Amino acid sequence: MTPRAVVIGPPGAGKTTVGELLAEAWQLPLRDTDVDVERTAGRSIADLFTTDGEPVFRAMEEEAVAAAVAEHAGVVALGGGAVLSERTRSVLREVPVVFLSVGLAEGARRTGLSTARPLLAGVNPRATFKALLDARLPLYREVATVEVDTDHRSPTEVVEAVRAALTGWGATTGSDHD
Ligand SMILES: Nc1ncnc2c1ncn2[C@@H]1O[C@H](COP(=O)(O)OP(=O)(O)OP(=O)(O)O)[C@@H](O)[C@H]1O
Ligand SMILES: O=C(O)C1=C[C@@H](O)[C@@H](O)[C@H](O)C1
Ligand SMILES: [Mg+2]
Repeated sequence: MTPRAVVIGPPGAGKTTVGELLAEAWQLPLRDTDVDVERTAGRSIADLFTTDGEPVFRAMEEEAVAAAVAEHAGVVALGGGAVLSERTRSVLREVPVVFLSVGLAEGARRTGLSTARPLLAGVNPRATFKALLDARLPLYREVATVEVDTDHRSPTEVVEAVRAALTGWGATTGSDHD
């Protein structure tokens, strides 16, 4: 059992939102590894960061991604920083990976209203977001099968663009049946 698609990208790219819509369109279940980690820990991610620190969260995330990619036949949405793990990037080489990109202004806008993202909770979330994009862009691209820009698209339009992009990819691999 391998996922039909694994969705990656920075915070606010819409991994959860688009992952849900994509799963609905394909009539498949969605698995979100942020939710898996919270369930395993019995605590929120924000709590994990504060109490145990980021390395503990990253180790749990690595396990959650490996399990989801091995077990889940639907859509898998990853946490924004999952690609920081080399093991995770290696696991992702075996499956169709959708990189949802978002620019600095729109990403900051979409994440700005939430306090649930511990990495962006500091004094200058916009600068943090820029540093995060700069550091991670090569990693997202390293594992992406397709890249879809979400900046000027509604979630529904993003889903359409993802399906179109994966159909082109599936034509040579046979993995997209629609
Ligand atoms: N294409 C879009 N256009 C406008 N708003 C969007 C779009 N995609 C997502 N959003 C909004 O941006 C916010 C963040 O979306 P979402 O939680 O799906 O992002 P995420 O990539 O899963 O983030 P995280 O890495 O923190 O889990 C939500 O309020 C969502 O409604
Ligand atoms: O970008 C990140 O590093 C994170 C994104 C979220 O999805 C969560 O996985 C967590 O808040 C860390
Ligand atoms: Mg999410």
